[in-house]
Amino acid sequence: MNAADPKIIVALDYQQAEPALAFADRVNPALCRLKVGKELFTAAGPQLVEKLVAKGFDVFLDLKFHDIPNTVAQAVRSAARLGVWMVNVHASGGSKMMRAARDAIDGEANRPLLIAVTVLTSMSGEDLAELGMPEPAVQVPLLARLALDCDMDGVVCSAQEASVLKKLCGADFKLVTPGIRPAGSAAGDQSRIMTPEAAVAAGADYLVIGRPITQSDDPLATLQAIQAGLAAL
Ligand SMILES: O=C(O)c1cc(=O)[nH]c(=O)n1[C@@H]1O[C@H](COP(=O)(O)O)[C@@H](O)[C@H]1O
Repeated sequence: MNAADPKIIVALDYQQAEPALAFADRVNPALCRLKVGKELFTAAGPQLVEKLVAKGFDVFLDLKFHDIPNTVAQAVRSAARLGVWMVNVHASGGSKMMRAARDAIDGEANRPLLIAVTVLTSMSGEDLAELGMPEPAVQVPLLARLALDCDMDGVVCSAQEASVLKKLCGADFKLVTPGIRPAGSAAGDQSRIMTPEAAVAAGADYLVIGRPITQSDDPLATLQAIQAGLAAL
């Protein structure tokens, strides 16, 4: 982990390596962390992750593993060996799956933060009802508690749930919050959203921000403006 400990994780949701590397060349590891998710990883693969790690960035490999325990365990071990700083699995994969993932990386030289996704920030209460599940205010704490019991290092949740989860799971349990929207920016497909300032005030440890930065006319200026807003808190 880098000493500056930046809170913002920029989601590099690009279709190829070039724009991701171009973005990385304009920022530095003290300014932000970087997330490689399914879109970029499927296009550019582990080599791109290794390049970002080699440039000194803390990389969140966001592949949201959700499979049988053995498969997820092997996948998170491979992620650890890529040198990433954070990796995630779906809490709804269950306790056996989360524990297998935990055991798989505990003996590794690089031990990334192991984070469980609770309920995707794109999902509303209505979306959960369609699946026969309770509203986010019930389902997110339930999955966060299960993740804590399985020795996860934290969860992905919306910032709307952050204050409740900090009380429920303790100060050391990391809350990683996507669905961050600076005032006035488009929600897009996100449902449970919050501004960067409100998210930090609610107890979010890390803010995952994609399109508001990567699709702005000047991504670096937008990132710096968000940082300045947080510094003023
Ligand atoms: O695990 C994630 O990072 C994640 C979980 C979640 O519940 N919601 C969510 O949006 N994400 C990711 O966070 C990023 C959000 O991007 P923007 O909506 O463009 O800011 C995307 O890369 C998503 O894949």
